Amino acid sequence: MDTKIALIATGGTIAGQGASDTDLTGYTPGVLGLDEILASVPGTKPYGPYAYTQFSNIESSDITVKDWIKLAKVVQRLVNRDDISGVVITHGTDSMEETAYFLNLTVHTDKPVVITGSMRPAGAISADGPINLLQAIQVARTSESIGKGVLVVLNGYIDGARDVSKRNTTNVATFDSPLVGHLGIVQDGKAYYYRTSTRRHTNQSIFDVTDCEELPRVVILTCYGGMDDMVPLSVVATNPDGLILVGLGHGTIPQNVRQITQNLSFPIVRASRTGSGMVSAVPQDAVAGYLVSDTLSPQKARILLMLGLTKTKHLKTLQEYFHEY
Ligand SMILES: NC(=O)C[C@H](N)C(=O)O
Repeated sequence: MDTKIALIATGGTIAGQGASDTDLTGYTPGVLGLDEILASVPGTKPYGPYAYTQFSNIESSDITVKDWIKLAKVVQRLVNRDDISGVVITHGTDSMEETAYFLNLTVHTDKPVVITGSMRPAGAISADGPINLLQAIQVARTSESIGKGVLVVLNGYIDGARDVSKRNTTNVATFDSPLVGHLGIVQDGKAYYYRTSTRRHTNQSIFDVTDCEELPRVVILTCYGGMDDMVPLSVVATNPDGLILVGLGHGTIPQNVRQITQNLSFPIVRASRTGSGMVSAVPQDAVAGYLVSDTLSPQKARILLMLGLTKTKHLKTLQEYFHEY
């Protein structure tokens, strides 16, 4: 049977439009439909025909937990089909790393699932959307991409969903995986891999949102020098299901914040605002009842805790998830 790639459009700058071709920041994201984006990249034609889904057309900072659940279900339905060999999702870059990690943990498949976007709107001078879309399709069509987990493809690089993060506000070379490096490159229409993710994903993940409409409410609180009591008191008063407490350096929590947040009725995971490196357990964590984020960024630790809480409230098991995923 001839198989095809399923294309899913969600919005972002790749579907954005500015008033002129030099407008690189003041444009409107999420304007063009998937058909219009594809029409501007004739090079994608030989890799077709495709299955098309216009999932949404939003700026990715507006994505919600409900959207993630719905998107995971759409992707799962597509990869379950025998005539679909892989999925390519167009997405805004601002929250791309979160969507990628969410799908990495909730879609069960070995088929390539590739997310791409752009830093410059369609029609802008040197727009990067067309080449990124073409290369994402080429990665999804490469057999070596099977079983690699959800992949992010931009600017000629392939990154794994767990470790990738957006590192620059406007530059086209914004995505990188500071701890592990890029997994590979796209060249001459093919994906070349030099690394793989060592953490559980897709087919090895125990997380499943098939029967979920919502997820436990996990919030993020970032600490800073000179933080007063008001912010942590306000956050704790909202009684979340879990908290990612973002500390300084190795996830260090200021004394006053520690006093307000220790041994509460919901799990608290210490993470770091540094952007790279591991937060490992220290003796005071046992006293305060804190878990640690391993090397996950605060925003990805939030996703893992939301999903972890659908399985258990047992702190030891939740901690194990942070060392496994
Ligand atoms: N480059 C982009 O896609 C940024 C845009 N604000 C978005 O994330 O939707």
